[in-house]
Amino acid sequence: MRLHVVDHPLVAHKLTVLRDETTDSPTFRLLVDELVTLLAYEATREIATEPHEVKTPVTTMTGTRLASPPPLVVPILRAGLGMLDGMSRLLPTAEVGFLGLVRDEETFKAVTYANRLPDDLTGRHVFLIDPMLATGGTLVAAIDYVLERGAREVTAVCLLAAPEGIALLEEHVGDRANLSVVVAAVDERLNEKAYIVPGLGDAGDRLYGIV
Ligand SMILES: O=P(O)(O)OC[C@H]1O[C@H](OP(=O)(O)OP(=O)(O)O)[C@H](O)[C@@H]1O
Ligand SMILES: O=c1cc[nH]c(=O)[nH]1
Ligand SMILES: [Mg+2]
Repeated sequence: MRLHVVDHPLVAHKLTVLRDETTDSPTFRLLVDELVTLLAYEATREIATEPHEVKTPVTTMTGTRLASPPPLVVPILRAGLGMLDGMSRLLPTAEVGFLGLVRDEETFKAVTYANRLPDDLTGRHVFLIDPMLATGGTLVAAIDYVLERGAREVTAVCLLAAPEGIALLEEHVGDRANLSVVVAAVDERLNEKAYIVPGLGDAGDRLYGIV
């Protein structure tokens, strides 16, 4: 597993505003959208390409285009939905699958309530997007769904991660996939409610309100 922490002043600035408890929901959504675009730039660095002949107004040349099949972007509902527009802006030809997972706040186990993925993901690069990697239970479940369908190239794009979640991913996935995790920051730890500390609170609630 490769972990990439995006070290950039714009990322650090936007993340700090995101963490601020006084940041309102419209601003929070805008910042998530901006941050995912910056992270997506790094997250797509290893994406497969192929040579492509192009005729410019002057001559022809061999350029580069994204290889097929197109990548699959999978937002993990709810909070991951806040990252979809930013990711799709950078990868407009990507297809989109959906996974609905919610963490039981007593047991911290991820429960699946929606699953809409292509049956066959062989040869597809899958980008899982979710702002928070806390215990790692949600991402582990999402990774298992895409590995079961044949995906081997998996990139998780998260805003914040806890060391506990990163360790679980490493242990659980091992060499079953070529997994990259791209994050804006790795925070200190989890608290007794498995929230990331210092974190930013509940990303889904801050994006979409408390349910
Ligand atoms: O790493 P974990 O300990 O599994 O926790 C992380 C998960 O928790 C949050 O979702 P939540 O369950 O709150 O659902 P929501 O997006 O609907 O708010 C977050 O968006 C991740 O999906
Ligand atoms: O800190 C956390 C942990 C899990 N889910 C969140 O939204 N925030
Ligand atoms: Mg939530």
